[in-house]
Amino acid sequence: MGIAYEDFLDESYEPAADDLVCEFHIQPGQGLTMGEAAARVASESSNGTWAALSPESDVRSYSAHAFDVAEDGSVRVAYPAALFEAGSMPQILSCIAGNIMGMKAVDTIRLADCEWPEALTKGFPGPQYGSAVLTEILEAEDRPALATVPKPKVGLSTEEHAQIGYDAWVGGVDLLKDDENLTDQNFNPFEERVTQSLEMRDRAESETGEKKDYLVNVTAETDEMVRRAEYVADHGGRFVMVDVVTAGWAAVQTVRRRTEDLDVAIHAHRAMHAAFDRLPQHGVSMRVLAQVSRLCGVDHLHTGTAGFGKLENEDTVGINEWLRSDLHGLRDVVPVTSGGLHPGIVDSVLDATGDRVIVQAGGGIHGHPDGTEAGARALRAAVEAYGEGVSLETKAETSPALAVALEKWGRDSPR
Ligand SMILES: O=C(O)[C@H](O)COP(=O)(O)O
Ligand SMILES: [Mg+2]
Repeated sequence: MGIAYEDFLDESYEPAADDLVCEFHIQPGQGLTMGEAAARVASESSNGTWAALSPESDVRSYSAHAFDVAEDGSVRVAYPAALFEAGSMPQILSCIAGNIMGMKAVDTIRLADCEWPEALTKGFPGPQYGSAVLTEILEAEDRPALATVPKPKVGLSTEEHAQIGYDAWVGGVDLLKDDENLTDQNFNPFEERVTQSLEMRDRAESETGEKKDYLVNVTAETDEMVRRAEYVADHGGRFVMVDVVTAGWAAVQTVRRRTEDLDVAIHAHRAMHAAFDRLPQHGVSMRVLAQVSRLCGVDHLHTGTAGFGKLENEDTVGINEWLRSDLHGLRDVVPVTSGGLHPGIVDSVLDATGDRVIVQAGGGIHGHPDGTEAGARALRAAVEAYGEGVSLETKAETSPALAVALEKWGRDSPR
């Protein structure tokens, strides 16, 4: 039974319940119609190629179907369940975001969204805690949790890093976070940083009476990453942080499996996501990267600042809604809003994102004229003002630290 690329276009196709349906936006290559380009996408991403084939057996049950082709460039492609290896994110992505990203039949192609069927979803663990971290590990029932990353992001000694953590915790922040490029460098070795920072955490917890914790960047080669996660758990840490895009999804899956036994949650930093999603017409959307992150089982994920911070963001609000929506019984993911936040824009961000998020600020705390502790107090006051329904200006009348922050940074987004 022959298969040629034309066979992969089927406008009348009705997806089966266990198909993985992907929405692509494509710009056809020169000389191709939308239908021809869409057919080539479905072909190359399932079991066709550039040449017509005549296999001896009938392999069409493994073929994808392109349908809903629109002249504006959108097309949906349905992939049969049999095409996939259950629980292997690399294998799935090699199909739906593999060769097609570079094929000449499309000038540009964007994997915009996926509808994950129950059968495929069940192959993945999803988050171990999800939003339960806010109450089970932290005490942030009725306000956003607050996190901070010491700045400068690299170059601080272990002692300086731990001291900054302590100052931020006692100032009102819940979570200290390593930066995405701080792992195990000579100026601040991993194991010493973990022990010293967790000692400071314990001190800050007993002095404030609040639960505090530390998002430890364990990003490394996979075996080493697992070893570091074990080290964190052995020393009383309750979170690890993974740079999920640079580490890779297979590694994230391995860490997720191990952290199940260790009872630690995973904070996902998305460094390098913009290589996939910044150009709106090409690549893999942040929405899909967020879906992949949830399936692989992270508990927190950076999803941007809804346009108010220093980074370009794609649909933070819609992505956050997806992370909280039902996905065949998997736990939700807590969105982290981060990148250029300071107290003067916290109310605008929370208006957009709602308050079931983690608010994370680096420069917006450590750049405070009176130092880290005052910066943390200012951010905490800003978030509390939001919960109380009072303006930042009114709150600043009783919070000198917030008044200084507003004076310094005003109400505008940084660049
Ligand atoms: O990793 C992060 O989230 C960033 O380092 C945030 O830093 P900033 O608040 O200084 O932009
Ligand atoms: Mg950072």
